[in-house]
Parts: sequence; structure tokens; C-alpha cells
Amino acid sequence: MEEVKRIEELRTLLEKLSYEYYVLDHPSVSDQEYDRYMQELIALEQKHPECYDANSPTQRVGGAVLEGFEKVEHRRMMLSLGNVFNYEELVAFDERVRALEPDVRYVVELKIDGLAMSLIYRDGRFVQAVTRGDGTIGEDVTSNIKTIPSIPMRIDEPGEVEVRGEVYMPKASFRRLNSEREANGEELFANPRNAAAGSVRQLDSTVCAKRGLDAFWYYFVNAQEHGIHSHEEALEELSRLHLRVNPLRRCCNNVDEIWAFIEEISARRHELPYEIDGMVIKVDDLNAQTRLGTTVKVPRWATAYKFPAEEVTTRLLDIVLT
Ligand SMILES: NC(=O)c1c(N)nc(OC2CCCC2)nc1O[C@@H]1CCC[C@@H]1O
Repeated sequence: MEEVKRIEELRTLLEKLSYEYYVLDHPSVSDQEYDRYMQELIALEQKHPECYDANSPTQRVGGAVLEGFEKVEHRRMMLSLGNVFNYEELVAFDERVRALEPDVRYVVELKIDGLAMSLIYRDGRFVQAVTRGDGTIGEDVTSNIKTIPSIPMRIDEPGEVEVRGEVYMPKASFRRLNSEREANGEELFANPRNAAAGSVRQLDSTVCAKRGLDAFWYYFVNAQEHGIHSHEEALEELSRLHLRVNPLRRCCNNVDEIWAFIEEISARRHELPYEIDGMVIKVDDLNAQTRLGTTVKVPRWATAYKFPAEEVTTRLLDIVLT
């Protein structure tokens, strides 16, 4: 009986250590100690097959190679974003919003250049990951998304929880992958976004596991049913559930505050360890979002400011030099 209790103890401990390392970036034990606990759990699980749990820390990688990806219909459409390209268009967006919501407050986030993803948890356990696809129908890429160590396999929230965010390939992973491919005479990926998309579409999750993907989560579906009233609160709730949320964001009360943040980030985006292709400006209050609604595919309560396209050379230099 002791060993079965130790299995649950180790699962909980390894989840905590994983959270500290991959989400807080503040490990409390050495890699060697982490590996010792993992080896102990693997050995105990082999002795007790009756304790098998697909959400155990030992089950992130491996499993069968898939024939293809199941199509999945999203409960709620995964929206895309309209774009603005300059200050004047940003002012026009704000005026359209303010016509309905005079006291609007925004949350401005980085626009991670990856691929949109939906995670489904049921009764506190990760059950499925689905790509955005066309917004209505996506693909089940659960086995690949399980390999991303910053994504918790268990959360402290009952019932059905869906969160959405962006899976991306950090610049360091991209450089390493392309130098390996170059050494093997393989075709290189053009950019981290393509490399992330190609990795998530691997039929063999052990390949995806080696690609060093990560993710930021930015949307709590049905947040209002969980007593959440604003986007900022939703992000804080995602953090409380141990999901990895990007801290580089700012609440803004007007266009000039938004523009100041855009200029600040634009100046330092080459230092970031991941690629961004703009900023996302969202109305903070969830009731105001509902009142503003959406068009066919994009919200009226959010827009993306896109950075001006860069010379190819600077982009390549950026990836090589940083
Ligand atoms: N790429 C991003 O970092 C990002 C973000 N920070 N926030 C959102 O908010 C969604 C919520 C409803 C409409 C857009 N979307 C993002 O990316 C979108 C998802 C689909 C197309 C864009 O990549």
C-alpha cells in the first residue's frame, strides 16, 4: 500500500517541480534530483500497472505513432483578429469601441507569432488539445501538446475548462533545430512559426518532444461562468491554475498609453526569446466585450497592431544574432 501512496506523492511533487522550472523559471531542486524522482516514479509505476494514469508526469512523451489527426469541432468558434497598421487606424479602432463603450479600458498583450491552440480540461485533468483550424473545425494534436513541459496535466478546477493560447517555438529552439537540419542536409524552416506548426503536426510525438516548443495562454473560455469579469482577471486566474501567461502586458486607458507600450515593445522585441509580429489590444471588461460582439470571424472588442514588415536581412540577422 505504501508504494501506491508514494506514486501519487511523486506525481504531485514532479508536477510542482515542473511548474517551478518551466512556468516560474525558478526551480527549487537540481536537475539531478528531479531526474531521481522521475526514475523512482517510473520504477514504481512499472511495479503497479493498476495505477496507470495518462496524466502522470511519466506519460508526456511516447505512445503510438498516429496515422493522422482527428477532426474536432470547437464548442465555441476560435476567432481570428482584425489588424491595424498605424496610429491613425488604432485611433479609428478606439473610436469605434468608444462609440459603444465610452469608459473603455484595454489590456495590451504581445502578439506571439505561433499557432493558436485550445486546451480542454475535465475535472482537473488535461484531456485534449485542438488546433484552431478554420476557427470552427480543428485537429486533435493532444499527444504532441502533452510533450510541452510548461503545460500542466492536472489543474485545480472542477468541471469543463477550456483555455486558448499560442504554441510557439522559442528562437533558441529554432536556431538549434535549423542547425541540426543543416548538418543533416535537410531543408531549413523559414521561421519559428512554420517550425512550430510543423512540429505540432508530427505524427510521432517523440519527434515533437525534441523540438523545444512552449506556449502562452491568454483566453479563459466561459470565464464569466467562473465569476470572472475582466480579461485581466481571466489572465490572473489562468496563472493561478499554473498555466503559463505572458507577464509582458499593460492595462491602458487610451490610445496614447497603448501607443507608448507599442513603441516600448517594438524597440526591444529583438531581445525577446520568442518572435512576435505585433501587439493585441483587447477591451478588458467582459460584459463590454459581449456588448461589442464579433463580426463573422473577428471580435469588435479586439484588434492586432502589426509591426511594419522588416527587411528580410534584419529578420535573418535577428534570428542568427540573438
Ligand atoms: N498571437 C497572440 O499572442 C494572440 C493573443 N495574445 N491574443 C489573442 O486573442 C484572441 C482572443 C479572441 C480573438 C483573438 N489572439 C492571439 O492570436 C490570434 C489567435 C488566432 C489568430 C491570432 O494568432
